[in-house]
Amino acid sequence: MGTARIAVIGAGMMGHGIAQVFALAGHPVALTDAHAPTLASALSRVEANLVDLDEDPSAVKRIRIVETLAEAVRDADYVVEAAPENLELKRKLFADVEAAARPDAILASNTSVIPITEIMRNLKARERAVGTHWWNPPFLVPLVEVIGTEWTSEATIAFTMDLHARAGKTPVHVKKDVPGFVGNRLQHALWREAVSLVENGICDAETVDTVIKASFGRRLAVLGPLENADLVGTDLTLAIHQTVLPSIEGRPGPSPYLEALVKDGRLGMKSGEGFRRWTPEEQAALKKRVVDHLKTQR
Ligand SMILES: NC(=O)c1ccc[n+]([C@@H]2O[C@H](COP(=O)([O-])OP(=O)(O)OC[C@H]3O[C@@H](n4cnc5c(N)ncnc54)[C@H](O)[C@@H]3O)[C@@H](O)[C@H]2O)c1
Repeated sequence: MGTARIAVIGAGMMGHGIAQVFALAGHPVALTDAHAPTLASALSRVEANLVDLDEDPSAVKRIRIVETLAEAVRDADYVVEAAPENLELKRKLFADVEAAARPDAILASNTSVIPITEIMRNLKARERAVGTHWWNPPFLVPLVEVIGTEWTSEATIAFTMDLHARAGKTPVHVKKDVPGFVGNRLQHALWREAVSLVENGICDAETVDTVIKASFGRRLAVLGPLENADLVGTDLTLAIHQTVLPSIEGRPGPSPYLEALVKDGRLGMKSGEGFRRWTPEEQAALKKRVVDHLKTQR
């Protein structure tokens, strides 16, 4: 495969970064957004990222800003949608994409957790529809989950895996289309227990985060849980599970503690307080710490 004509729908947090990754890999990219100011600022945001990362800033020239969805997707080989996480909106967008795109173009959604089957069910040609779940920031976190539905063709999966591998990403194939795919299921299994520990007075929120960051969080980037289970032995893992799992949070819905935070307007950094209080300086320091860390991991 040489270069592919890429169309990216949505130029927000994820979309501009996805466009950047494909442009840097040498592909011509058409980028569109329904919100004019977001579209107008997209190229300068990409350029600033490239400069910050010491990448070639001229890659931004491969991104073409396009005002309408129909024009963006018309000659595309590959279309990826990064619009807000709303099922009805995504269904409508893909109906519009299918009406305007070539019949052989591959169509991908970057939804965080919505099953691809639900988004793509009304398409006429469902064999070319796929999920591609990137992580924020898209140019610093390597993983892209490539999710097939019961209709997705092997050729669609193969093309999408290859496209992302060649762009320097780490694509993985998720074989069944379940809510949250793999990454967010694992992540939110941990978050459920984190909330529960605070809810039940076992420790405070800061302690939860300290425990993770100062212990297994240190190893996680180089040692996955199943590698770790093999490392310590499946027999020890079984013994631990027999003692610990019965007391771990197993509630099927969100925690009432979390629901109360939201109801009280304690929405996290955007309201100054969530599980903890955050000054503007503390918020900026945390965001910088994350980006600096991800840069060292590149
Ligand atoms: N932010 C994350 O960490 C993250 C990570 C992985 C996946 N995602 C998923 O990626 C998608 C986009 O998330 P985001 O964080 O970039 O959101 P965002 O709000 O930053 O960007 C979405 C963009 O879509 C635009 N948009 C809205 N309606 C549109 C339409 N009809 N046509 C074209 N553009 C339209 C908006 O103007 C906005 O600029 C969501 O499905 C989200 O769940 C987000």
